Amino acid sequence: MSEPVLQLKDATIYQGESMVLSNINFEMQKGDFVYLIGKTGSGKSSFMKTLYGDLELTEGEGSVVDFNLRTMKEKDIPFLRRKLGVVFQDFKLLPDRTVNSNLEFVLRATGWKDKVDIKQKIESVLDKVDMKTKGFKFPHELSGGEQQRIAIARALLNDPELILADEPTGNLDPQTSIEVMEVLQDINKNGNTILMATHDYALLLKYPSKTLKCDQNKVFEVVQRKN
Ligand SMILES: Nc1ncnc2c1ncn2[C@@H]1O[C@H](COP(=O)(O)OP(=O)(O)OP(=O)(O)O)[C@@H](O)[C@H]1O
Repeated sequence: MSEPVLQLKDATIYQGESMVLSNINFEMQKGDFVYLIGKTGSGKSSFMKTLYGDLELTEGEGSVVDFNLRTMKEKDIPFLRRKLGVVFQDFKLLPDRTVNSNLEFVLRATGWKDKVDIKQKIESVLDKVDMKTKGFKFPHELSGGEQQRIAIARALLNDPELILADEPTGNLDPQTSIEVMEVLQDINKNGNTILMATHDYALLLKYPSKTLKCDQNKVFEVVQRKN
């Protein structure tokens, strides 16, 4: 049976007064891997921001996990974010503490208290991104690809129902992009639902999946041609 984790119905997204994307109709089911593509400025980040509550949805209908984007209040946003894993282009790790402390910080901020549970959870997410031996390192001691794998581990901490990755390979060279993509593919195979905004057409060709395109204020599904 299909389980929608994300639904948009005639949703229109604005940045201030200007309309960025209009009448979006889109649904994602549990377990999907969907790309969001489009030129610079076409609205990919605005789309993502709407989904994680950084940009208010003021027109149309939208729900993400169990949250109604139209009726959700400011105070609900932290609870929405707990059900999401968000990954950014620039990793956003805290530079003043180790990988383990970065992960512990998020767990404590989201209500985890038991030391043993915290340690086990950290080990389990680091294992998923193949970084089990790097917990004691500081972010600056890691390569870009390793930092992004830690950011993905961080996104997995609260068993998210949906992972939103906004240009996760945007700062990485092609080979490292593939390594990070392999991690995202693995966690998708293990049941995680992922929406990934990207510019990187080489990744789309190597790992074909359902693809949405933002263009001229619209969002539509593109069908990949098989040669
Ligand atoms: N904070 C903001 N305030 C006003 N306008 C904004 C803001 N952020 C983005 N915009 C505008 O909204 C439009 C869509 O931008 P957005 O960042 O969503 O595009 P994008 O496809 O993610 O681009 P990129 O690939 O460069 O990140 C652009 O015209 C941009 O100038």
